Amino acid sequence: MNEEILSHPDLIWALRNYVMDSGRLLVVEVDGQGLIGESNLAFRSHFSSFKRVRGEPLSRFLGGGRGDTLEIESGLVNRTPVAHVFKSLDGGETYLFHAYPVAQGSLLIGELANAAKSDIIERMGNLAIEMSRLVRDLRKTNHELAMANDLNLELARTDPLTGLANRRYFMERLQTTLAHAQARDHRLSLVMIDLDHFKQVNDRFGHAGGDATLVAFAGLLKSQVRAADLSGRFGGEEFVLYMLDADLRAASEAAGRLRVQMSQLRPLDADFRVTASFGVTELSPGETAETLLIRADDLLYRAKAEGRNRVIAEACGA
Ligand SMILES: Nc1nc2c(ncn2[C@@H]2O[C@H](COP(=O)(O)OP(=O)(O)OP(=O)(O)O)[C@@H](O)[C@H]2O)c(=O)[nH]1
Repeated sequence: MNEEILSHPDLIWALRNYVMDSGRLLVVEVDGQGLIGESNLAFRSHFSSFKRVRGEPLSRFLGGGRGDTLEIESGLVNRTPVAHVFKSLDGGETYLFHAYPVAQGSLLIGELANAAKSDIIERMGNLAIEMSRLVRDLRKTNHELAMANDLNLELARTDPLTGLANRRYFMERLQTTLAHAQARDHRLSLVMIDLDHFKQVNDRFGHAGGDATLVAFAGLLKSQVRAADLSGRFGGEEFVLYMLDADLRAASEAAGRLRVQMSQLRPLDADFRVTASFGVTELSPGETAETLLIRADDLLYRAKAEGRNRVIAEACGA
């Protein structure tokens, strides 16, 4: 019998229900004082000469095999079944009982001690198999559920087209990382990016061509970010990247690399290049995510206004 399985109170409860309807097994629950609570029909019929069963001391019905008083061993606190041989005091047969701990007392399951075939052992064997199957199924279901939850979480955080963080998740992570950086005096830089003349991409290559370009740029972004950084799609053809432990210069260099890589990429046609504009800024002490984003956005706007396909980097108050 698998003790790990049977030690669980719910499973002892299952065992109780499983054996209660047996015609051959005597099943009886006794409380800490040895008084009977529930009993099965087989037990009550066996002692049908007794007026009452419930509430009576078990010792009226059974006597210990080694003496006249019935003692349920303290070994039960170890939550292991204990086998006892009890005699039926009405002059009947001797029963072998297995005892299991329940909430306030014990569950006793007995069968004829000299039975040729042990019903209790057979039933418990079947139950053990059934229970390990249930536990296995339960573990499998739990695992599948955990995987489905992970997937849901992932979907809720991700932009479906590019697989980058979506705006909501990016903002959530930016707030946390920014607080972390402020508290520990770490540098943090932000890069806002917008693909240039994207409308023309759609006009020339259709929406699918536009999508393929967004995916291609997202691929470049992913290849650039370190574990502490996060890139996201803010919406449309607008992207964003924060870099922890990167000052303005490092972030501006990273943006420069991205710009060059993008301008060299030909995601749709060998003759058609797509470029991007970048606004880069660095977090200044005490500032919020909102002002940081606004500043990066203004710098991006300037990069567009000054001809696109360029990086404009500036610190606060520069
Ligand atoms: N294919 C595709 N197009 C998108 C998506 N989201 C937004 N767009 C298109 O992106 C284009 C953005 O155009 P605009 O905001 O005018 O800017 P632009 O043409 O990139 O020009 P500048 O930003 O000024 O360089 C619009 O045509 C949108 O329809 C998308 O998920 N897929």
